[in-house]
Amino acid sequence: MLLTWKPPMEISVIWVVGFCVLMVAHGAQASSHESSRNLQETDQPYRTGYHFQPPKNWMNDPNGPMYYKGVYHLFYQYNPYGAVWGNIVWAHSVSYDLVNWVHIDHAIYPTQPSDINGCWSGSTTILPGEKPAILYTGIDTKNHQVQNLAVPKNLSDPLLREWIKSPYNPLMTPIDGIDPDLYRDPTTAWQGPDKIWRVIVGSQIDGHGRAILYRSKDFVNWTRIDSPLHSSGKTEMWECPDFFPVSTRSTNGVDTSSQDKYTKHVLKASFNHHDYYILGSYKPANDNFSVETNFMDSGMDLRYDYGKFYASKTFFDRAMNRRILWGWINESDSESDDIKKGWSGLQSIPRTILLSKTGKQLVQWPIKEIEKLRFKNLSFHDKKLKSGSVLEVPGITASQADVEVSFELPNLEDAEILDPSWTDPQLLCSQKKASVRGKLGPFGLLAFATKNLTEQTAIYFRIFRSNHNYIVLMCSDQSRSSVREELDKTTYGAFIDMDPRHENITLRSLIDHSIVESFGGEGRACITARVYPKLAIHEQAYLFAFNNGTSNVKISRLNAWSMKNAQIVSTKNRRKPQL
Ligand SMILES: OC[C@H]1O[C@@](CO)(OC[C@@]2(OC[C@@]3(O[C@H]4O[C@H](CO)[C@@H](O)[C@H](O)[C@H]4O)O[C@H](CO)[C@@H](O)[C@@H]3O)O[C@H](CO)[C@@H](O)[C@@H]2O)[C@@H](O)[C@@H]1O
Repeated sequence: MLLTWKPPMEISVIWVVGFCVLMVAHGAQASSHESSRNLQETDQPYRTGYHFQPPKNWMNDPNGPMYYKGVYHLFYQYNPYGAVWGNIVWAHSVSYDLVNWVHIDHAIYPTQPSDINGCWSGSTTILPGEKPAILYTGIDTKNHQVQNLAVPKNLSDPLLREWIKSPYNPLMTPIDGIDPDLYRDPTTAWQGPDKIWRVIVGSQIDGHGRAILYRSKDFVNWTRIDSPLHSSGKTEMWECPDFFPVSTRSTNGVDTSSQDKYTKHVLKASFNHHDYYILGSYKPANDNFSVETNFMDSGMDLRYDYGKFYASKTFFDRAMNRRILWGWINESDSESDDIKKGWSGLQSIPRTILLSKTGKQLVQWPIKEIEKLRFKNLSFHDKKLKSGSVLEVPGITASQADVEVSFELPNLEDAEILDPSWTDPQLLCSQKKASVRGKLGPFGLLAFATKNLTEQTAIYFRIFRSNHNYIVLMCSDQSRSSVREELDKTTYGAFIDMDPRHENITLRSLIDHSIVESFGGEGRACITARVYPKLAIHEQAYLFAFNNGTSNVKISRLNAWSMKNAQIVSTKNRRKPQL
């Protein structure tokens, strides 16, 4: 039973002792008193077990993730005083493995005229000689957005607990036509072969989303370049841009300053509540970014996630040669629900991100470290999922689970014809919800389901035929996720770039009390949903596979695991900045 389940003694002890040794060695004390898990009681059915959360209060964007001297760092936008947005500081947590975390003192909080009204999003850059530097947006005395620098006080502290702000702050200001309300979120900087640093800042100028480009020789004096790195007339304010290379020939990640004939560049911008990206080729000599497609310009609407996922940020993990993506997953309940819960906001499970084999899009997959939380496996293969059937996946904690399933389609010719007007996958999913019978599909998983299916969150596929091609639609239908009425239950959808004639259709779902992160087609389409079941909580939650199409499908294999709690603890007497 999940409520009483505790991780095996040896795992908690090894991890907490390991981290305490590190913390004590560096003059800090860990305490589980403030453990976020203490809140996971019957009145807190939506608190997660293995997603990153502070013990309480509001959290939004992930900031400045990095790896330094054997320790992963995550900073995040945080309100120390409540469960709604405001009083924003950079909270700071550290980890050995990106799964188990210790919350330590806030890294950056308002102290200077250049950030006295808030320390907003930004990024870290590792400067030569292993010296991390943070560029972040400060809200100054006039409530203008400006860009500031902070560096660690003590580089020999792997926890980097104290940060000193540059006396030269602000380093970049909203002049020459920049709107001081639309100028924020500096990226990780990158160095060209000429040793000059570049950074972009998100903005909107003349109604167009824009990445303002700056250059610097010393990371302190920054010059604005007349031409932006990129801008787009079909978008408005770009929040939290990210710009990084991906390899065209390897699954390894690439350092942000690297670039050669085997790399493409990704530009991500956050707008319209989603994280969109485009691919292109970047030449540092003239800072030219020539794009393959533009934002909102073609049928190719490339997004990191087609559900809830915003203000994301990547970093290059040198230790494991991979690029990792974090994203903020906000709530779908009301502000008054958040105040009652005492918290708001999750971070996604960190995902590795790389270019797909076709080179046309990115693919994402949960970091492999998360698999160490798996226990109690249920596995079967080659099971017919008859038309109209529902099959329980028994024996696991269905409210805190990791499921991988692969579907084989013996009767592809049964696929419905795709109407050419069906170009919007989200609209199509909301018209063809899980309860709407089709031919090949809907088939997939029912998460957070009550035994009688009154409550259910359906993650499923439908297959269509268009001329001689097959189209795979992936949906996440929250319309029956809770008998509570006052929730946002939007249905999400994405097309997956795959040919079901040549490969099975796979789905992996990470289920954690109020979140389902789903990866379709080996990570080619991701959909994250927040749900708040009233009945399907803790041991009353069940997991099913289902097929509501008229054609049979086969589960070629299914693997499901219960997931242990991650150890997420706080240091004793975490300092609360005086505002
Ligand atoms: O913390 C500041 C940093 O966060 C970013 C990106 O997330 O700016 C967020 C912003 O608004 C926060 C706010 O919500 C509004 O914006 C969200 C995301 O853009 C929307 O999803 C939401 O619907 C909007 O209401 O969050 C609170 C509750 O949702 C609400 O009170 C806030 O307005 O912060 C700015 C100040 O509010 C606003 O201009 C931004 O949109 C990043 O850009 C900042 O560095």
